[in-house]
Amino acid sequence: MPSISLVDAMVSTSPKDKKEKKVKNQTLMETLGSDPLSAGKTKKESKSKKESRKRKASDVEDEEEKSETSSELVEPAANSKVKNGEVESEKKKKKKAKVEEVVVEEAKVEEHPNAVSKYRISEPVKAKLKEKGIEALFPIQAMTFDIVLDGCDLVGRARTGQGKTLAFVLPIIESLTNGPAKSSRKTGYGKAPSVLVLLPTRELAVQVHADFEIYGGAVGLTACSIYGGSAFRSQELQLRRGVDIVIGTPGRVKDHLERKNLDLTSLKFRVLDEADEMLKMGFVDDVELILGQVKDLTQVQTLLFSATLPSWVKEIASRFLKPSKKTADLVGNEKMKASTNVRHIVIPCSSNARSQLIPDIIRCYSSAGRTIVFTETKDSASELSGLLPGARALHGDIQQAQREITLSGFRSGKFMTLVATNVAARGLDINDVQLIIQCEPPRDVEAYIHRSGRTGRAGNSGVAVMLYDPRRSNFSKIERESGVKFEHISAPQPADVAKAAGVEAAEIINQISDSVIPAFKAAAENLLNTSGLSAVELLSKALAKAAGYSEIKSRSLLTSMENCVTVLLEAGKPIYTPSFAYGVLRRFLPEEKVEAIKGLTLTADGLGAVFDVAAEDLDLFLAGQENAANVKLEVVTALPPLQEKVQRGFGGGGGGGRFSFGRGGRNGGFSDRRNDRFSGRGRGSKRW
Ligand SMILES: Nc1ncnc2c1ncn2[C@@H]1O[C@H](COP(=O)(O)OP(=O)(O)OP(=O)(O)O)[C@@H](O)[C@H]1O
Repeated sequence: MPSISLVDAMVSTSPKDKKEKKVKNQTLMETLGSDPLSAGKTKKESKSKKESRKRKASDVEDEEEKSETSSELVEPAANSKVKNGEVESEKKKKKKAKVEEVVVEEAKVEEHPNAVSKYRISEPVKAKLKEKGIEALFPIQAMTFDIVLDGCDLVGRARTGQGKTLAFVLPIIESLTNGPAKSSRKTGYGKAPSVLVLLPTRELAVQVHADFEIYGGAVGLTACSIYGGSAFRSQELQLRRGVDIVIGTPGRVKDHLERKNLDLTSLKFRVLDEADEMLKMGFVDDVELILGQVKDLTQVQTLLFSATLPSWVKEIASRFLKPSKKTADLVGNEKMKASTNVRHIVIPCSSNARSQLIPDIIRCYSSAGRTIVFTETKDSASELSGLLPGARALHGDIQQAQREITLSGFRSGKFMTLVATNVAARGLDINDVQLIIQCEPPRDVEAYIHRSGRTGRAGNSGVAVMLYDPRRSNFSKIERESGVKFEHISAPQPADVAKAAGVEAAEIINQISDSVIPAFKAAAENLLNTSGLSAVELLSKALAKAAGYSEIKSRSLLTSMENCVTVLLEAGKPIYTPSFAYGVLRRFLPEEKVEAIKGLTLTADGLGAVFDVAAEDLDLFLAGQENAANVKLEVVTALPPLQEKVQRGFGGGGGGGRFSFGRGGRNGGFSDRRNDRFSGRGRGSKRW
């Protein structure tokens, strides 16, 4: 169960406040079940429900009494009931069972503890929520709704996909239309906005804008989004006409401020969504400049939300939020910071093998849903999207209009694999993303948490696969800091993937109309008579063809390269360095074969080394050991624990440790061309 803190972060509170807070915390603790997305109810509510259930039960009892009495009157034979104790107790049992039945029924129809109806949400918004299938608030929403509606500043944190957007959208809308902000909200043509939402990416701006349109639009509020890469003029016109809510990326918001298109002096709410990302190096100044437009801080509420709130963000938050701010932290000190609805897997894979391996991972783990593949650089996103069948790329160098087309095509299912940089890591909520693949461990733990959080949203499950090159990358820091216990598995073997594909192909063939048989029968008979294969063997070939296979390759466990086999070398004594292992191999193998081995990595026990050999050279290697004393070579069926690359700087890859084999381009693909500071992440990093 998540720990829940709801604290006044900066000031000591009055005993009354503390008491209220304690009651509220206790209530929330009580009401959150083991499923974090189950919701809570207030004690008062639960008490009144219990009472009403009791009342209903006693009503039933009364009814029973009445009917008994009348039956006694009508049927004298029933007198025996009064005299006969056995019959009497039987009757009581039945009555009790009936009462219990009613209570159970009542409990079934009882509203969800956090039912939307229990909150100060206006009817049109409730209707919209219902339309979207939202009957009850998620915990972060339930925790913070009253706090925000009652006027407090708030720091909100919940794991990815747990509904932080509506946690600010709903109370803001209610405050502006029925709550404290209503009286001071500007109206009429050219009105200055009452709400400013700042967020790190354009795609997120579009998404949050859509939520404000849906729910705010239901009560007459207007919203517009302003972000880089899209036309200035139409944004300017909207701002000049006047809107209630502005959602934007810091760069474009600042530009509109400088051009005097945007007047922030009447703000009632400032929201920093994905706050940590926004406040990362270089952003603080812009955000501060924007927030600094509000002179009277008592008039504005500031809300800060993210799934990850490193301690430095909390410190900075004290500059933007009032000292009386509250913190609703559904992650807190829980070890697991990433989504608990996601299966987190790591698979060894060299960068060369990615494009061969990823389609098989998709086949095995995507459950036929959508997949997002994350790369570290724009160049590798472009390159990989060209290599994966049916995939499209999304990154900061792609024209904004195309970015929007791509994302909407992915949302609507026109294509099922998106290859993206971190522009898609934060906040994006896309239906039915079943699988996330990270091509290598990201640089920081926050990136891992947000990327893997694009699946397993709103209580659904998902799979996040992270590829790593045992010689170059290290994910132990991510594991430690995210609290994720990775499942270590080997790459799916082509033969296993083919088996699954064969089953699918058989189903497809079964559905083909019998009308094709006459046309193909003669050719089939001819094949059967001349091929020397049985009918089953021939049919297997036909299924392979239907599934897109013309051969089954082997795949290395170490690098996931096709047509390679992973071999373990032992030399009868510890192997301290790769060069020692190479020396042992040179004793019995030709130089060019030793040169050709790939990915040599020492085992964690220090007694061996694993490496890949081309499938065609395997026999040569295995036979060669006969000529070398104490040397043992064997094909491994499971990868033994390996020595991790010694890290110099987190996730940096290459160049560093004892076992490094050169950089090989892990970070070599930086594409530094920037056209818009905020198309992705801004000045701090220019990679996506
Ligand atoms: N109360 C609710 N009941 C059902 N679904 C909900 C509820 N609240 C939000 N959702 C849905 O849950 C999904 C995730 O919500 P949202 O995008 O706000 O998550 P988040 O916490 O902001 O995630 P991230 O940290 O990744 O940005 C959305 O599809 C949203 O419509």
